[in-house]
Amino acid sequence: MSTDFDIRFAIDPVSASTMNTEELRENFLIDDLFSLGNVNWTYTHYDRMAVGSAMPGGSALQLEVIKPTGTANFLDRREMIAANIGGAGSITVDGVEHAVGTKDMLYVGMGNKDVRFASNSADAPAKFYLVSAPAHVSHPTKLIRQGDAKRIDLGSKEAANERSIFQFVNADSVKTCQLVVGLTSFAPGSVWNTMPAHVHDRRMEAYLYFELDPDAVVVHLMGEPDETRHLMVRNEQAIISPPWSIHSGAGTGSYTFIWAMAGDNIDYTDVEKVGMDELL
Ligand SMILES: O=C[C@H](O)[C@@H](O)CC(=O)C(=O)O
Ligand SMILES: [Zn+2]
Repeated sequence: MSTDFDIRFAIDPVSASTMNTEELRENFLIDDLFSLGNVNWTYTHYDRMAVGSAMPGGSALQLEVIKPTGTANFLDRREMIAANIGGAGSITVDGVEHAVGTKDMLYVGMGNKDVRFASNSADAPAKFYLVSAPAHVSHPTKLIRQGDAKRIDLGSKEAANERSIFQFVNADSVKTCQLVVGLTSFAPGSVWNTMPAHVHDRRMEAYLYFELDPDAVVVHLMGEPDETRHLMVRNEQAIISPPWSIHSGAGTGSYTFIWAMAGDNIDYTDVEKVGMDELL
């Protein structure tokens, strides 16, 4: 196995507004997230959130430390959520095995040293999407299923944004230091996420888009509300949304996405709404 990482610096809105397509993609898109037999990380300077993947085949993959954390073990000063978007698998945390089925998430608290990712079958590998943020307290490791999530139904068929937000991290499900994570799925025919849009300067956010057809794209919108740009995002690619940016998208077909935030508070409702007349 190998563990790879790259680093994304924090880009300010003025710099972002001068970028061409390639520069925007280099800074804000993760287009090579999952690879069989590897753990891949994108370590960002936005709230030190790291976004990554573990895709085990026939043998288990270990969570190895990466240089940017500056610690002996990856989770010495961090917490992590692993969301499985592939076949059934398991994650063993300091000797305790947790079955992690499709669309289950496992919260792993600070201080755990030995974390191993496995697929139940090499023919249908698990795909663990990883998000990790600095932590200051060790909360218990916990499995969270979609049925445990707090469900909020939003939008309308007419506006093509009828969708259900599943807050996997909520007051009843799991305690975290910084991470707030969930999944959003759509009613058939609805394609717009997070429109009307919002910003939350105190929390950065990452979106993983998945369950897209191979020829479908999500036209993801980013930027300050009055200076928007787009990223063409394909299946199983992620975007990094700086704290100053809107994060919204429309699919040319159906899709699902996982959103994850880290920052100064864990209050999902604490956002600044962007009026439709403010978007330029
Ligand atoms: O801050 C919260 C996040 O942007 C998402 O939860 C929004 C979302 O899933 C949606 O509206 O479709
Ligand atoms: Zn948001």
